[in-house]
Amino acid sequence: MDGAAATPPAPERTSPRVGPAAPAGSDDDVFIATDNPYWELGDADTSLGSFRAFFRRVASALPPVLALLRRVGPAAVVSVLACQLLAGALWALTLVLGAQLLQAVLDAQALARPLSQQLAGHYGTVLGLGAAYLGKLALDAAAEMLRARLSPTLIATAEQDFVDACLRAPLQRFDDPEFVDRMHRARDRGLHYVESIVDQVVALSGAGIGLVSGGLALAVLHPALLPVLLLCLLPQAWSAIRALLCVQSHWDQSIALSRQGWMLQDLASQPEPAAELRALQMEPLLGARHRRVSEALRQSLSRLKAGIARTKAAGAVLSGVAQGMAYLWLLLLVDRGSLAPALAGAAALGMRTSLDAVRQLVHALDQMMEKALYLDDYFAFVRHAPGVPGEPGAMPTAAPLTAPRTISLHGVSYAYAGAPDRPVLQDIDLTLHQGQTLALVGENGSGKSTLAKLLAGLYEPTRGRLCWDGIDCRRLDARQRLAHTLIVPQHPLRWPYSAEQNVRLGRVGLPEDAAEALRFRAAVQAAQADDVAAQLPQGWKTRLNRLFKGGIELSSGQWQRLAVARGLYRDAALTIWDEPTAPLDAKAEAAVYASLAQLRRERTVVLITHRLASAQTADCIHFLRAGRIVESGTHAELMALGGGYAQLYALQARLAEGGPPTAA
Ligand SMILES: Nc1ncnc2c1ncn2[C@@H]1O[C@H](COP(=O)(O)OP(=O)(O)OP(=O)(O)O)[C@@H](O)[C@H]1O
Repeated sequence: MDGAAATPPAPERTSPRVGPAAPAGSDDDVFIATDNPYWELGDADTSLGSFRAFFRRVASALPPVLALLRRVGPAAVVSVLACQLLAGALWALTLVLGAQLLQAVLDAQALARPLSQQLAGHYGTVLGLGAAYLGKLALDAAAEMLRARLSPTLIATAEQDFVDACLRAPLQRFDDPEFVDRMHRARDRGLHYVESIVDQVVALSGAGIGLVSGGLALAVLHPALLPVLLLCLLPQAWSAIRALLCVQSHWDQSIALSRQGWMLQDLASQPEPAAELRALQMEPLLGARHRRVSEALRQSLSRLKAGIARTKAAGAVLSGVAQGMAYLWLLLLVDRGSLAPALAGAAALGMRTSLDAVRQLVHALDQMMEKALYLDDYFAFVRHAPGVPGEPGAMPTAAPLTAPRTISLHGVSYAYAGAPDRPVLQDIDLTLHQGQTLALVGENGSGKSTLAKLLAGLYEPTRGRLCWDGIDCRRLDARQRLAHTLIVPQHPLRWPYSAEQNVRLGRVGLPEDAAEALRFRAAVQAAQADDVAAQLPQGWKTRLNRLFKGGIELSSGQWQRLAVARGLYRDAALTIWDEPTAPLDAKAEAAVYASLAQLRRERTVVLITHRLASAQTADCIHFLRAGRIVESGTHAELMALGGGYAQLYALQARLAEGGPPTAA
């Protein structure tokens, strides 16, 4: 129990909170008054409750552990077990031969014969004893070496399985807080504990085999010694498991508070919130909240430690009593003449080593049980990781998928995974022909970006159909569809690589030839990203990640120029631009729109913008409100309609001319 009690693992389960709640109306409310905050997520049914539920969970974690071990090195695992089994058998033999030899020595003393004379008939036993003991040592060393070789392979395999599982997950799973929580638990706790699986399994089997071999030796010496051994085992096992249940129960109750602590530590230590936090003068508030959370956790942990100390003390007393009784029993057997003194000596040694094995076994079981709870998080995530989107029912693609001539949406609705009852797009019908430009405009939150992601194939409609050339996209290969698509999202990823890689990642795998170099140059010039590179210390080779020495941070507009260049470099039949110029200065914006105008002649373009003047030349403009398309047509048609689009356009025009910023 030492490990669990000394350094209890950070928990991942949810249950009632402990600790003081913030007084209603206090400044602290800002940190806790949210519906379903992330620290309250988790499986409600994972509460251990009873010994039975606890063992059931441990038992369910074992098969995947063994399956992983079989995958990474079945021969090594079998070899370790074989070494341990043989070492255990040799240890039992050592005890029995030792007892025989001791008997010979005692007999020699009793008969007053020289020891050499008495041992003359036991040379075989002496040699056997030496060989058995050396053999055991050699096998222990071999098992240890095999274990050391197995561990790194296991860690690498487990990490790869985790990354593969994450990469396989369709985008919509990342909108489901439960999924994200499970993924983080698998990474932060499960993966961490996978590292120790080999140690635990080897320790467990080693201790188990040690106990069995000690028990066998005792049984050979005198069968009545076995129940005595069992008597010594029980108090230790009881106290260890009880202490472990205390640890788990503590974490069950303090998880919400622990997560609040982590969240506050993140806010205080991450670079992103640092500026705004200081600008809003929130440091004292944050510090005070963290102090309260820490204090509540400290109190809870103190109670836990005291409880564990009491349980361990009770276990130690009971175990001491049991051991005392065991040795008394041994003396009684000798006194009654049921056990020769030499055998009693060997039995005492056997009992000692068996008790050591029990201690090791309980410790290994304890570690295993403690970790099983977190390993379960890991294995459940990796095992149930979803497949590639569009895979079920995907058409056998004998021929590669060609670029679509028509993209159509029929009664499409979409609800995010985290809020399935709240569709953010409803009954969308639209058709987009090859070479057309379609603009999506509307107020904040009206669903433009979501619709763009559906068009790009990143999300599948929750209702209705999205078709390419009349074929329901669910029947098409998702990866092939994405190969014909480019989306420059509203908040593009700032890849922590070099400036050049930030552009070239737009289309990986292109041959490094003159055509590719031309493509790169054209993209970076059109996005005015070459200006960005020119200001960097190592030009295009400059690493854009402050976490590494020599790494550089860019401004939002500079990052955006790289993102636009990446989009232009990718080039695709369907190009989707989600507010591509929002953080750009006027010069860069003009350059980007000139490039888009060029693209419009050759590609199908979807443009999302709040700057309605930029949407004027689109073949069709869809005006969205609250997840529905409420107006559609050309700029002239929508202006003639005099609806929401016309009003917004008039307002923007008035602002541009320096008019009063009143709503239209
Ligand atoms: N990952 C998400 N999970 C749950 N809801 C989301 C998610 N992303 C967006 N939403 C919700 O979907 C609705 C539409 O969001 P979307 O980003 O598509 O709007 P938008 O029109 O692009 O807004 P903006 O003009 O502000 O960029 C919003 O109500 C938003 O709260």
